[in-house]
Amino acid sequence: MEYSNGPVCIKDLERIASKVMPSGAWGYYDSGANDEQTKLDNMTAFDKYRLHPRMLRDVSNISTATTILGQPVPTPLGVAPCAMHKLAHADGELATSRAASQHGGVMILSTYSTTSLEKVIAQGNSNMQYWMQLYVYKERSVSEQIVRRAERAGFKALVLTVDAPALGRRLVDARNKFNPPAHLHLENFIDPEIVNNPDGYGADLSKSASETFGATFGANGDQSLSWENGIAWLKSITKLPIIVKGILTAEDTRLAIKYGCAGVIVSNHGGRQLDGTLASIDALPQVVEAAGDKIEVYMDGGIRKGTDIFKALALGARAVFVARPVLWGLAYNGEAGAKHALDLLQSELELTMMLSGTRTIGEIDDSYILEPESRWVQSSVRRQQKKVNQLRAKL
Ligand SMILES: Cc1cc2nc3c(=O)[nH]c(=O)nc-3n(C[C@H](O)[C@H](O)[C@H](O)COP(=O)(O)O)c2cc1C
Ligand SMILES: CC(C)CC(=O)C(=O)O
Repeated sequence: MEYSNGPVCIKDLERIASKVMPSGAWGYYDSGANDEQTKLDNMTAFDKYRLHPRMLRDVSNISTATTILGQPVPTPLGVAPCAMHKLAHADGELATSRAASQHGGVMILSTYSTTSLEKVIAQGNSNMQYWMQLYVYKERSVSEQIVRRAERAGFKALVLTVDAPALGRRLVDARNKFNPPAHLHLENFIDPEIVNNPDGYGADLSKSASETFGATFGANGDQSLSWENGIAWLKSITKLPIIVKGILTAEDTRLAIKYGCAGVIVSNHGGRQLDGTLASIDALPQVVEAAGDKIEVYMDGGIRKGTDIFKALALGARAVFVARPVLWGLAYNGEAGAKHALDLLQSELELTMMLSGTRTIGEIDDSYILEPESRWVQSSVRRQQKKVNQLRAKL
């Protein structure tokens, strides 16, 4: 467990990023949809859950090693898919991938990366698993080409994002009239096999046909997507495990099992899509319960501290993913900054484990956490007891 020099917590990185990034790009990274209720809830909801630590255990050896999709990884902390890392730093996803490889775990690459998937995975090593995030387009052949390239390049799973049939209404971006700078390219669409209008997908953002980036995204996505025509189709064209990202209910978890998915990511897209949903951490327990031991459950949204990771694991997540903290690290100092963000969270997780008397990820369960209800019950039982004692004393 080591803390390197530099900003001492993720909030510090956020402050720095907000100062060094151009306002349009900062707004795009930071914004949630509409009133940003869900974006804020994602973070504050963690506070309701209190830790229930155990003492006097031998915590001289802490290990965060675990398995994900049956493969060993050194940590349950991974990088969530985010579009356009080059908005934060010229080295973009290459820097993130190098930072993540030094750290180990899972990196999910966005289809909307500003570096091609082949170049990103080439930075990896045996401590890393790369998963490819997908959207399904009306022109299915475009999605299929990305799947084929991800398979060839060695990606271990496909992550289908299902909470974005259209882009959420982000008021900050609307006010800023945000469009990515024209010198950036969505490199996954620079593909000779995507013959039909790659620039319509943002291969060259300076030639993007639509007025705004959001409109380009909305125009291409298949809004008729369903479990039947989406998941079943994807399964018919690939043998890679399919993970559905953006699940918030037990009902959809059961459907993910029914349609043969390998896992679900409990996520509300960082509060950027439907405003007013449950915070991810609050939606997690019902998904974990519905999943049983049939599929793996991961979560993202609002993780800013090691205690947040611990709480998500205690509530049953197999792994967690962070988006904005890594982007802030990138904006602060490229590869070293992204690594710094991951190092901070990893060190804080190890410290939380030590201070709560857990030595392995397998030991972290819901006995280490008090959910809001049980805290209420406990304090109200204590209050009642006090009243009874006072009455007794008067008798
Ligand atoms: C700038 C930005 C871009 C994102 N791009 C994508 C994307 O391309 N695909 C996707 O599935 N999710 C995307 N997300 C959502 C994240 O994967 C993730 O669900 C969410 O941001 C996690 O919350 P956090 O930012 O609080 O860690 C993006 C999020 C941000 C902040
Ligand atoms: C290109 C966008 C669809 C990326 C995204 O998911 C987001 O901005 O939240």
